Amino acid sequence: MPIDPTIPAPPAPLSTQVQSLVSFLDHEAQPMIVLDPDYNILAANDAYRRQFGGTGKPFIGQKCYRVSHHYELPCDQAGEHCPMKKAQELRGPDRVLHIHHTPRGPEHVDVELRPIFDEHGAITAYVERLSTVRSASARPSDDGLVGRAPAFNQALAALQRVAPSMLPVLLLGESGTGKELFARAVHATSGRAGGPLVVVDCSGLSETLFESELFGHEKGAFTGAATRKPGLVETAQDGTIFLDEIGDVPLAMQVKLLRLIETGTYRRVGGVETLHANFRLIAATHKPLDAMVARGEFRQDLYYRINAFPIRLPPLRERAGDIALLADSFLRRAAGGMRALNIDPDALAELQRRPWPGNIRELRNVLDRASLFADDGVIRVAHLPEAPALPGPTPKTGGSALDGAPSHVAGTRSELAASLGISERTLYRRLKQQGKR
Ligand SMILES: Nc1ncnc2c1ncn2[C@@H]1O[C@H](COP(=O)(O)OP(=O)(O)OP(=O)(O)O)[C@@H](O)[C@H]1O
Repeated sequence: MPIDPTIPAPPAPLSTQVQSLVSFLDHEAQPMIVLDPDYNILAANDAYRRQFGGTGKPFIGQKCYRVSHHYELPCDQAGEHCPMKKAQELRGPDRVLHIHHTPRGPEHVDVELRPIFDEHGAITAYVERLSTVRSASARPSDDGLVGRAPAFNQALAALQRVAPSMLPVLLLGESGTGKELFARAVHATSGRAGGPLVVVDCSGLSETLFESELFGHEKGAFTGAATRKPGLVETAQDGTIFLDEIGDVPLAMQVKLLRLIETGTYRRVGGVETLHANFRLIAATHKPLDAMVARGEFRQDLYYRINAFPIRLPPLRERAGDIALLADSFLRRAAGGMRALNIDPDALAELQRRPWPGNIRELRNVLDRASLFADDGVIRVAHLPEAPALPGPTPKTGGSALDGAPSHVAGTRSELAASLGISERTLYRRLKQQGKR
């Protein structure tokens, strides 16, 4: 009978070695496949068949890059990191975060590949373990982090690596890039997910307030301290503390923070008892801490402590490829399950052109507003606020932009915050400081 080239050849019989490997892997809870050095999937365990095998298409005997990526070429030739290539070079395991096609649509998958050697030291097969990443979505989602652009994936891969450890994490990124959402995802992916996550906004706190908020105070410690109050460090016991805007911590408090991190102990204000803290630290800032250290505005020793694992969150302009995905997600959220909202291609193109100094928060606010005008459920260019006349530098949280802003900018506080590229929290605080609220 003539051979039909479109039908893949039946898989070759497995070697005894691979066969025993497969029966071993069948009892593993995590999805795993066995590959030959030529990218062919030789076998898959039960968990893989359950999670990834539901498309109805055969995968045994197929190339891994075709099944997982719908590519015609191995990942490294398609401009991606190929763990097989790397494992071959290293003669050891390699791990990478990829977006895979799955029966549920695109998903972030943490892929770990281990080479199997024969008695002569040659690689005969690879075992690939796949874990679906739950901290972010590669398709429109009703909540949490969404994204699939390379710059976002890089930050997500770092999150996946560090979350299970106890290392402090430093999130660096402009306002509205998702630092708080990332901090929540680190906590939720860590072994402390069952414990509390305590968010501390460092920017609004004076020195004395910072200390009593963080460490708590004894009864009578100062005027107004009518009762003993536990501090946030105590509230965060067995959980995570997120110090947002750590660059705003006053110098005198930085030394107390350092002592807390180094010794794991602290005292309530007005107290003598030494208390033991147990928390995981996540800090965030939009400020250049290294430059602040050079200027003597931030303690170097504290910087080294918190900077153990920095993650840079990309501004939206570096991940314009995610704008459609983010827009779909926010429109779902704006609709709140009531009616489907869509965006027309011109409006989407317009969103993709804008510079977004307020990043994802600004995009979200623009879409929330536009959704109120979209009577027929379709967002058009006319529903978007006017684009800024000149693409100026990213507005910073300095006083000058804000000084005139409340009287000149119409609209909601969230729109104003977005147009200034600062968080609503920061705006609220600054307006209050200026007596404009
Ligand atoms: N990857 C993302 N996917 C979906 N929503 C996001 C993402 N990143 C941020 N957001 C949304 O954008 C808004 C701003 O995010 P977030 O508050 O985490 O930013 P931030 O960097 O902490 O801002 P700031 O420094 O001003 O406090 C929130 O509404 C958040 O839900």
